Amino acid sequence: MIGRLNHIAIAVPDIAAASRLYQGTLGAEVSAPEKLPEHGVTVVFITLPNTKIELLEPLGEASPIARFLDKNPDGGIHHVCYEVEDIGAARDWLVTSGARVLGSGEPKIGAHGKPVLFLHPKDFNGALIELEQA
Ligand SMILES: CC[C@H](C(=O)O)C(=O)SCCNC(=O)CCNC(=O)[C@H](O)C(C)(C)COP(=O)(O)OP(=O)(O)OC[C@H]1O[C@@H](n2cnc3c(N)ncnc32)[C@H](O)[C@@H]1OP(=O)(O)O
Ligand SMILES: [Co+2]
Repeated sequence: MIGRLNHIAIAVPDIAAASRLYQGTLGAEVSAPEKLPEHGVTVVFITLPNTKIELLEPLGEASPIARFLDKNPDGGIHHVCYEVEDIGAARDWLVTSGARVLGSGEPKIGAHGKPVLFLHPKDFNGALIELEQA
C-alpha cells in the first residue's frame, strides 16, 4: 500500500534560522515559508534529489506541534510522509486494521495541495505517519 517517501518533517522553533542553516551551511535548495493556518504550522520544503525535507514551525495557539516542541525545544524529527495511490482506500484498510486515523478521519488538503491523513504514532512504533495521495 505505501509507496514513495514523499518527505521527512522536522519541527523547529525558528523556521527562518533553520532555513538559513539548510541553505547556508548545508547548501540545500530551500523554499520560501508558507503559512498553513488550517494545519497550525508554517512550512518550508527542502528539495533533495530523492525526497524532500519539510521544516515545520508552530502557527497559532492550537498548533498540533506545540507540545512536541515543548518536549523537544531544539526541534526534532516529527513525521514521515508516505505516498499512497488511493488515500480513501488506505484509510478504510487502516481503520479495519485497528489503526487510529487522527482528526475526523477525513483527508485534508496538505502543503502540496493533495489530500493527507495522519496515523497515531503509538500505533506505528512511535513514529507519526502522514499519508499523501500520490
Ligand atoms: C498537512 C500539512 C503538512 C504537510 O506535510 O502537508 C504537515 O505535515 S502539517 C504537520 C502538523 N500536523 C500534524 O502533525 C497533525 C497530526 N498530529 C497530531 O494530531 C498530534 O501531533 C498528535 C496527536 C500526533 C500528538 O499531539 P500532542 O503531542 O499534542 O499529543 P500528546 O502529547 O498527547 O502525544 C501523544 C503521544 O504521542 C507522542 N507524540 C506526539 N507527537 C509525536 C511525534 N511527532 N512523533 C512521535 N510521537 C509523538 C507523545 O510523546 C505522546 O506519547 P506518550 O508516550 O503518551 O507521552
Ligand atoms: Co508533512
